Amino acid sequence: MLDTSIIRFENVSKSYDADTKVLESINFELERGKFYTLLGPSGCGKTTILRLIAGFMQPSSGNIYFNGKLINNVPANERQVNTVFQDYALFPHLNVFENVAFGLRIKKIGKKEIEQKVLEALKFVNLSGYENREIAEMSGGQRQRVAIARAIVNDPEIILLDEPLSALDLKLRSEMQYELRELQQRLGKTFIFVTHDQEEALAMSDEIFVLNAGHIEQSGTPMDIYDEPINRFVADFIGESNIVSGTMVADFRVQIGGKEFECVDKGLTPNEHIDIVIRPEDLEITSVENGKMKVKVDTQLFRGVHYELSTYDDEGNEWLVHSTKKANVGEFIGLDFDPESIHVMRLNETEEEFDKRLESYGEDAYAN
Ligand SMILES: Nc1ncnc2c1ncn2[C@@H]1O[C@H](COP(=O)(O)OP(=O)(O)OP(=O)(O)O)[C@@H](O)[C@H]1O
Repeated sequence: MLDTSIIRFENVSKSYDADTKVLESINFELERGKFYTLLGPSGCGKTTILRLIAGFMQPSSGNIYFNGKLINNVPANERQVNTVFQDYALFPHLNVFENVAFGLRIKKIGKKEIEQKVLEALKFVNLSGYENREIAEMSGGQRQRVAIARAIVNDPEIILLDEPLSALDLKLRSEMQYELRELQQRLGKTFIFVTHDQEEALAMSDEIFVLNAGHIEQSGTPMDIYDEPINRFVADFIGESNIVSGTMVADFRVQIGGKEFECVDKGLTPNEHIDIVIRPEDLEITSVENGKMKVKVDTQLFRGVHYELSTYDDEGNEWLVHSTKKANVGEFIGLDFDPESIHVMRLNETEEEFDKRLESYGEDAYAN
């Protein structure tokens, strides 16, 4: 166990009824003071993990440790954890001050101390002066901050956030992303954030856990996961990707369709079937003669920073391209890419095997 470990899941499984396992043998260790994100499609078990950490329910099997101590049977109110819910769960009949003070009043803390703590928490979320406002008079973003103030006023070690930004419009949402991240850094607390929005996860997290149907597909820094997805599911879920089937011909050689390309991967079985991902921004538009691949432009959209082209090769594979260069719909163009831009994904590789394989390549392989 790490000295800095705050939460550890050991083979944690959870079933709500006899037939279905919602979580299947989850193992992870979270470090104190970091921003973690649980990312995955609806129903993959993100909220269930939060509920287990909060103590709203117990695992069906396995163990949960907090600061090294087993907490399976510790009730929610005795855990150093507070939750910010998706709908904020604020009390509409209480003003801002009383919403934030609520938990402290239950704990029977003295009046003076409550006032000091509430004002401090509101200052932290930039809501000083709003104490007497009714919740109905607060905007979506302000309600969000009241909910956060209510969570931090108890000085918990961990703050759980269950899709807290999903009710906000796009602009406010990205403002709140910055705010939340900045707040987490100022507080220095462990945040565990749930979302199904990959951009949000990439922008905010120290570490992301990508979940699928009750298990962890991959964990790592946003860059690790974006640059080196372990499999099709992760590659597809995190960002737009070109994912195709291919063959590992030999070390540093892959075959896609009938063509061979240089790559940086090695140590696989010759002729092993693999999946390959190339990110759209790693494909460069060039002339047909200079390209490694010849494709026909099917559609082109201007996306502000870049053009998004949908193109097809002779085999019928679609290649999405993000480029500041423009092409013409219907024309043949060449696509160029570096060997490092080809990411080889073995079928059914475990995360441990995958990490070992990448480590064996050394730093230089991905120094682009
Ligand atoms: N109290 C419950 N009783 C029975 N099944 C439940 C209960 N809560 C959740 N489930 C089921 O467990 C699975 C995981 O649910 P969970 O809420 O953890 O997923 P999620 O990833 O948070 O989804 P979402 O993004 O939609 O909130 C789902 O199939 C859900 O229907």
